[in-house]
Amino acid sequence: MPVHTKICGLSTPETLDAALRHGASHVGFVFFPPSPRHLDFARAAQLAARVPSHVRRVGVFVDPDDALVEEAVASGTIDAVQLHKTAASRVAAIRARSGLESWAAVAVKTRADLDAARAFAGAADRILYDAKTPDDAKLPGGMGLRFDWALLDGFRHHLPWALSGGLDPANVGEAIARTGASLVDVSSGVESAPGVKDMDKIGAFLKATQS
Ligand SMILES: O=C(O)c1ccccc1N[C@@H]1O[C@H](COP(=O)(O)O)[C@@H](O)[C@H]1O
Repeated sequence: MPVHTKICGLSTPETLDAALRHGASHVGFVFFPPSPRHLDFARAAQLAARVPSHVRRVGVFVDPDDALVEEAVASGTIDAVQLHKTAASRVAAIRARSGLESWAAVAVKTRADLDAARAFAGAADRILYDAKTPDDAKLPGGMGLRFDWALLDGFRHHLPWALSGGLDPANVGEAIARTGASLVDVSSGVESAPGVKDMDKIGAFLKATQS
């Protein structure tokens, strides 16, 4: 079964084009000012225009208010929202209001954390299992942290799901084999510095998902 891949936090035409050239099924644009990958909507529009219609453009948000999501929808830059630190009731409301495919990020450190995914059944279209970042971390994702994939063993998923958190070209093959993920998501694992995507690493990552 082909594995789908999201390259997240893209911010330049060159690195976006590298992701597209190497077969990414999804590209991610971050709308969260504390992130080194944050984009304004004008910049996102320039990038989004380069993306062919068969590739999904995912907007990454952290508990956004309605105005921010409305601005994103109006900008025409995204096909889906990825919502971090957002309660199930808010995910459902954003999904209903925006009409966009909605992903709920679930921060995982222990098996008990996985149970939070159940609350999103009926509220989200997909769960993104991501590593939990420390309480005092500036970002709830995009920090290259990985969780113990064995926690997913035997877990009954209530929604389609994707795997993220600390993936890189060297470990993504093992991650797919170990978890059975059919969609993987990477940000810092294909960077040379925070927020600086590396075209060679993007190519290597996408190649590793196909072998
Ligand atoms: O990438 C960011 O800056 C970011 C900011 C706020 C929320 C999520 C963010 N990134 C997402 O985090 C995961 C894992 O990233 P990494 O591969 O471990 O660096 C990924 O889904 C990004 O979309």
